[in-house]
Amino acid sequence: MSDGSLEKLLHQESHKQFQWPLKDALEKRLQEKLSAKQSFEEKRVQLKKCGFLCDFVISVWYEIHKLFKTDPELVEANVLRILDQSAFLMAGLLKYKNFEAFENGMSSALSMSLRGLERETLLQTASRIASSLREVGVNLHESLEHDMSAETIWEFLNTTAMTLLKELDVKKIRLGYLWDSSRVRECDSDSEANLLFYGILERRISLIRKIVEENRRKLMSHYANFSANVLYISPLKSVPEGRTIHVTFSEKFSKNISSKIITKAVVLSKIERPPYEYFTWVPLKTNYKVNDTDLRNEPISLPILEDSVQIEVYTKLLEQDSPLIDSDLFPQKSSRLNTERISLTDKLFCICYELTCFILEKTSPVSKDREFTYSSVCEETYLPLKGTVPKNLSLTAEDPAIAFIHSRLLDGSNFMNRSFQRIDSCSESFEQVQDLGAVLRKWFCRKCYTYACGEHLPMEVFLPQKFFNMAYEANNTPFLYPPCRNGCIFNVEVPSWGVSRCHDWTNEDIITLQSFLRVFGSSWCDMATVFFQKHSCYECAFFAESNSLFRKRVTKKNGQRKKNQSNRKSTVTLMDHIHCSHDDDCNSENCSCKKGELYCEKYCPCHSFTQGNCRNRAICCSCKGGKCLNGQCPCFKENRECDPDRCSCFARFRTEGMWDESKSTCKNVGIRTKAHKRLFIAPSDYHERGWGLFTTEPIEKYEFICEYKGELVSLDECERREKSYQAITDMTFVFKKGEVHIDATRKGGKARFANEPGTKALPNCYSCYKRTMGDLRVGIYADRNIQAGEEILFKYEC
Ligand SMILES: C[S@@+](CC[C@H](N)C(=O)[O-])C[C@H]1O[C@@H](n2cnc3c(N)ncnc32)[C@H](O)[C@@H]1O
Repeated sequence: MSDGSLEKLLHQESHKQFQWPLKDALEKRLQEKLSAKQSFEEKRVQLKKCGFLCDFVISVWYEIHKLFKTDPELVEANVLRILDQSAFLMAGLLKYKNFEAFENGMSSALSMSLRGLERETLLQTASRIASSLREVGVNLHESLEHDMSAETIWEFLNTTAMTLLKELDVKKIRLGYLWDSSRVRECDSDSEANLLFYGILERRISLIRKIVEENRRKLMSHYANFSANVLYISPLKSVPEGRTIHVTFSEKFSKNISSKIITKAVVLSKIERPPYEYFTWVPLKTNYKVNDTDLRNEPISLPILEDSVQIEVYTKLLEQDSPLIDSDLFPQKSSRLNTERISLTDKLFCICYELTCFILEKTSPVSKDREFTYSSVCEETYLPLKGTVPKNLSLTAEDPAIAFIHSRLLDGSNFMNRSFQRIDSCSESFEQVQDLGAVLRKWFCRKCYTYACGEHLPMEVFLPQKFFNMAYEANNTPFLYPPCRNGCIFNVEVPSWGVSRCHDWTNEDIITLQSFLRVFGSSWCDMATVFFQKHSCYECAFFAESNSLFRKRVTKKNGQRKKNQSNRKSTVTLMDHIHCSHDDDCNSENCSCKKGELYCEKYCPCHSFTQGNCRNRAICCSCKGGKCLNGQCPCFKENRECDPDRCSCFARFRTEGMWDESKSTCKNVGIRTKAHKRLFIAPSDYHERGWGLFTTEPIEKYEFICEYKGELVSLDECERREKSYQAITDMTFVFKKGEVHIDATRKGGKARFANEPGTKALPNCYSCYKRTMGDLRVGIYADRNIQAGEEILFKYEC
């Protein structure tokens, strides 16, 4: 790098104005590059990628910039590591269909990349960056579905329209909301509702195709005489509102129109986009727990994304009980973007440009002799050359930043593996391992067995004293993980503990093991993986037991756990099951589960102490046929979802450690297995000028449709929020039933769009809460057979 390190450059450049046009230019340039592509499909995909890549690059740099603002020295010291992190994100993005892995890996990658800082700083920084980047990730995920350029959308619309017109006469297909927010509805007097909706997403096309397949015979006879090869619908682009139009077939690009009026349509008046200030919402994978708002100390959580609204404003709201002036609470989005988003500096732009081209073109890394100058980028992208920019600014493959990013990108998918290698090599510094352990421990969820699940609060890892029983128990009570290899602790039928098969344990190994005990609890196989098989799971378990490594931990942590529990009492309690913590048989004195009239779940430590015979153990079922859809199933009766690990209804087939879900017939595991139906959002038939939730596939009676996800709040918080929402809108997205309070206003799933039937119809669904993995969750279930295209309606209160 010609003028100093990247850190220095970032530091110097970070306060410059953000140049938003750079993004446009980048996007434009990339689109031009792609215009030569032959296949439409290929082009479309590339364009889509192009759009979100640009956004993404900017988002990542924006996050870095935010850090600059708050902790300049921190970032300066770690900027390369954050770049590393960004590259990892990029890699995850490229295979974005595996978004879950991308998100989970992010936290882990973060903790790796920030290693070496003070422990406290590390924890704080990792959590702060992870949460903001997760937000970016979630938004990104959204944009993958929706953010397409106008041309792309337009071209896509045309294709869809052609498909539709070829195969018209399919009744009442809803294809989701349109980007121009208008509804086009056929008003032919003969047929009540022929379609004229254009889908913009692939999945909608596939829906059409599916329905068309089902109606093929009818369609064939209808259009048997129609011979045009390429069809195109006219007019499409701008139709005056409220006017009846003729929809015609004609041959594309042919001025000699031999069109045929096939139907009349009316363009309904525009449906306004919901004002984003009130309705911006982040899609959630799982429920999100929030603590009660502390009115004295913290900014209030109002129904607005990303805004921290000062307490005075909130107090004003409560006192005046009057509608708020938007600008008081909700700064305009555009101004926020323009003024706060800073930081694609010239040099960084070059990097991003190079990086993005690299990804899109899938070229080999930049050749060494290629020089990449700011002016050459400007020429290519029609950017103005600014006087302040050094004209000879150049980046080559030797540039550490470029090389670094490329090396990460080239092998992004193996990043996690390499992270493990790093852990291994980390044994030179015990403190680092311990720091790492602390971070991992914080992020690792014992309920979900994933990193930073976002669903559960960090759980104190409780290490069972009699863990050896687990090896025996493995034959009866399956574990989440399959045996890791031959000789795995869970494969040993009668453990011969007296025989040591341990390799030598160095001091480093012991400290690492201690660290891992806190992270992984008794997941010995995981430890073995992270140890890179230097020590097997058997050896880890044996060594930990014979040296009483975990007992100390249990004693040490008891006090802390009590403290945590009492903290959490103030907020969501019943919904969020906390494992008990005692080392003898459960009774109402010692067992928090029993006291709360809850069952002990399988992750409660008492199961290990009592060899799986805890008297307060959660019920399981062995229903024949695996239906579990009525009161004869004990799980169903108790509003519990069946447990694939314990209920025998679920037909737990294992093939090389994977669940074979095709053989599982149980229908009482919808929430846990995320077996939701394919749904989409479109203008509602019941809520005038509002949105509704529709199904793309037929649903059978009692089947699980989707989970009502949102922020889990306490009753107090729920009431407080409702009050603030009422001041803004008459709509409510809060689900209240018994102990369950879910606020889907700012964060939620598609279920937040489900309407009530009102007086026009009967509900076709019902809501029901289920205890799933200990926690209370709310599912929407079909009350009758539902056809594809129907709106999902359920009574909010019953
Ligand atoms: C959870 S939201 C449903 C989504 C909402 N339709 C939208 O456009 O975002 C619930 C709100 O929708 C409105 N709503 C739901 N069902 C309705 C109906 N049958 N008639 C009128 N408004 C309805 C009410 O304002 C209610 O508070």
